[in-house]
Amino acid sequence: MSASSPSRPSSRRAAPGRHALGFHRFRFRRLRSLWPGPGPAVLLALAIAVTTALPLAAPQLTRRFVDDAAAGAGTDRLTLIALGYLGLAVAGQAARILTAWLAARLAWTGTDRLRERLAGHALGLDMAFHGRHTPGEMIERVDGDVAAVAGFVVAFLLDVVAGVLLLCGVIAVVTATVDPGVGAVLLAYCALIGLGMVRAQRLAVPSATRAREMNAALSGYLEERLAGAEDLRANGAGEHAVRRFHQLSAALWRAERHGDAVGSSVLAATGVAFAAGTALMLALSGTLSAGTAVLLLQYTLMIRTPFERLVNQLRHYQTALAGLGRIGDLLAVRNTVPEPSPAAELPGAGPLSLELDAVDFAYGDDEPVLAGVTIRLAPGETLGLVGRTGSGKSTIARLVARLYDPTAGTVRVGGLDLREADTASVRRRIGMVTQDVQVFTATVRDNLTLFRPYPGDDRLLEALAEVGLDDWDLDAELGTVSAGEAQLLALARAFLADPGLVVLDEASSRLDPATERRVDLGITRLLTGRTGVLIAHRLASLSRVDQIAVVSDGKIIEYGRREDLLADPAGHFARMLAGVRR
Ligand SMILES: Nc1ncnc2c1ncn2[C@@H]1O[C@H](COP(=O)(O)OP(=O)(O)OP(=O)(O)O)[C@@H](O)[C@H]1O
Repeated sequence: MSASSPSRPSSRRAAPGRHALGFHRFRFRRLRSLWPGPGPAVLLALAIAVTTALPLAAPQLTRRFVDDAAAGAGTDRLTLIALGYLGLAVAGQAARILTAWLAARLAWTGTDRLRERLAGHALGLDMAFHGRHTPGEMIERVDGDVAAVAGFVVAFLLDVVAGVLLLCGVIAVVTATVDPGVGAVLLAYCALIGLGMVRAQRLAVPSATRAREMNAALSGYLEERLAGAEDLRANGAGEHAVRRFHQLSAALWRAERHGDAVGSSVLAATGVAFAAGTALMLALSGTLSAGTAVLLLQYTLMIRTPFERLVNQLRHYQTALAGLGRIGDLLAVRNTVPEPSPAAELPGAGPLSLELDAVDFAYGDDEPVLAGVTIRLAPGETLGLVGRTGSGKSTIARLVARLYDPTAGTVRVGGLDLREADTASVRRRIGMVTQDVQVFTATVRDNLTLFRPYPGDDRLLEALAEVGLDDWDLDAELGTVSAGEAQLLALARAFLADPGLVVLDEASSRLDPATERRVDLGITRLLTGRTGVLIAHRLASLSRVDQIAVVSDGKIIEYGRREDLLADPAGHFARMLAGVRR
């Protein structure tokens, strides 16, 4: 049995943004959605080859022009050469524009696929993961990093691939049409500059990674503080939140400044290296014809552009490489509640039995929060969970809904260990109503169906009627709702899903008496004919439950049928009631 095998969240190790990532940590296998397919790839390769080859021919025409002019050739011939040069330049630009368009198109369609996959993957990850990562951080990961990757793919194709091809072309042409010795010097010179650039790249990686991490941290911080703006302001913590924001912004600025300093130093060094290279070429061309000297000068200037572009883009490449690393890491995060194989379906209809058998649980590597929890509910029975705040009631509820797996022990629903149950059937058959109801800026219909298509309105209207919201119009936009209305909406969602087991965290906020009655009625109706676990914040709510478990410090300290617990005046529950009534 898996009851004794603790399932630690493996995502702890692979959590994105925790460490600097280098090229070597790429998980190319996971990035295969970027591959456009063989057809478009061949087309792009052709376009890049043409874009590279056209400018290579231009210096040959210049040499011919200079040497022919020196030998006294006629104006017609020289005009023809000049027109050829012009034609080449126009064709070269056109090819470059076409290649850029093609590369951008392929890069964006590829990264859109990656974005979709990443969003789907992140949405499918469990609560253990989402508890540790803020929504802002996830947005930065799914959108910011992927956009950086798209930019990188375009730049990589146009600057790196085309640049390297151009360099090879220049060296080959010089070797073949000028002098093999000069070609060899050019090759050594390029290799030296290339080596320097690889070293510079290593220098720039950590600072770019750090800047990107600081960016993600700042986004996460902002998102969370803005979401909690009301609480922060009401409690006078706004000033502190702004100070922390300043600290994070300052750290980001420092990281960016460091990256800029590295980038500009590399750029300056490259400038000096190229000036030396040009001088060297001019020195070598002393014994050659004037046309060949011009040709060599043009080729030397030509190789400067791809190198400079590479250096200029270095920081962007680093940003994208760091982003790619983090995307790979995110895709590598596995659910701590894995899909079983083979998976069994929970019973398709009717109320479901519930058993918790010696269940222990800890959040990640934290201290255990549940120990030896054992509960048995027959189909249709209701359990009330009571206990102090932080005692572990919500954690029990999360285990019942399989938002987490126990570290030891077993949770069985309808006689089936939840670790062996098909996730879709768990979501279908086990409903959860939390206090933290998410109300979307959308129509009542979308808020009810959670944006899923639903045939016909009858069931939707029925669900609203069950909770006394008959006066709500399905197509009306839902504005601000009260805590009570939000709770009613959550109950209506549960009615629509029609689960066999419901886990209900009763609203602890004060409701007006009329709304409280509607919520009470809704809860009673929802629990009728279903098995239920109710986290009761008001003892009055417990009048409707069959069993009661008193939770304290992660353990069940009293458990039994409600009437038995009431009959024992020395028991915890009876004393709790007496304490409230006194
Ligand atoms: N996502 C989480 N990650 C880490 N620890 C958590 C998490 N959620 C709850 N805990 C811890 O687990 C313990 C039990 O919390 P739980 O929310 O289950 O208590 P509770 O009885 O439901 O409290 P309340 O009535 O206030 O909701 C607490 O010590 C809490 O700090």
